[in-house]
Amino acid sequence: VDLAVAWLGIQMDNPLINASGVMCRTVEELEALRHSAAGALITKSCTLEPRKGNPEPRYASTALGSINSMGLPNAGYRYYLDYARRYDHEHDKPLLMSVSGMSLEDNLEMMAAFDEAALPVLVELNLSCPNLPGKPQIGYDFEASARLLAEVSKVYRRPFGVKLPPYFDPVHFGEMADVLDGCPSIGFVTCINSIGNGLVIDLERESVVIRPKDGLGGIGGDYVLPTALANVREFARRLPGRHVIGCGGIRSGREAFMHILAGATVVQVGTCLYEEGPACLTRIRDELVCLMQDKGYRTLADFRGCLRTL
Ligand SMILES: O=C(O)c1[nH]c(=O)[nH]c(=O)c1Cl
Repeated sequence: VDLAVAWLGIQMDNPLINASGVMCRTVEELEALRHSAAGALITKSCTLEPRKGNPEPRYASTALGSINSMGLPNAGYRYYLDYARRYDHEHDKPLLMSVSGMSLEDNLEMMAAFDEAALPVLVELNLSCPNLPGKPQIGYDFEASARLLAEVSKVYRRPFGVKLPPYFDPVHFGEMADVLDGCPSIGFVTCINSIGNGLVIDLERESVVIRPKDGLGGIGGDYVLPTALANVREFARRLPGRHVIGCGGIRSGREAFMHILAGATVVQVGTCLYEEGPACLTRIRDELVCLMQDKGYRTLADFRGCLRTL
């Protein structure tokens, strides 16, 4: 069975990547991923300056997934750019870089620096980054998204991708697809980021489980799989020339298979990787191989995007 994938000028021998934010904030974590079964690795979303992030507890796991309001803790873009400069791009697995500026200016300054560095990395611009106070996150503000992508395309002259929040309405799938369609630099979209502002309650303590935002946080894990699959299928349909990276609810070969069946080129693993550690990437890869063999598929292309409707 062939799990190999070639896209946007990179080769992967396994379609599994960590989700940005999980196990990728420090060089030590990135090196552990580089030595794992991951076919590629992506850095924690970076900002112009280092950030400590929100007060803890800011992550909690539940029986069905996770909730987090990390608050963009990261070492600042120069740290990740430095890691990328020292990285052996020619011989090692592909390196992706996530960027999540706190303002349009910060995003443009970072993207210009990445352009200047001219490294063979793929940039994933995180549209779940904060917007102006009183405005929704960028990904839910279609004009702001269009403006940001137009400005970024001027300073970053190579293909890049965007990390999208989940959408829940066909009109919104269409509006965001139109924004992305109007930006030729977009080579891939990653669907989805966590489902924003959920609330997990600890019944014994009659309390929330994370400190920031009075307990509100992004939801990941089993909870989000149907929403993630819908976003993958809807954007893959609407953006035929671009790649979709599937993210959300992958904890075994089964959900990885579903994401690819829905149209994903490759997939990212978040909550499961946070909870189980990098060995889950070996397990999920092997489970995916077995599932493909059982179904008689030799390559990912044999079934990618072939989800049947009734
Ligand atoms: O709180 C975070 O750092 C965070 N948490 C998420 O679940 N998604 C994101 O894009 C980010 Cl930037």
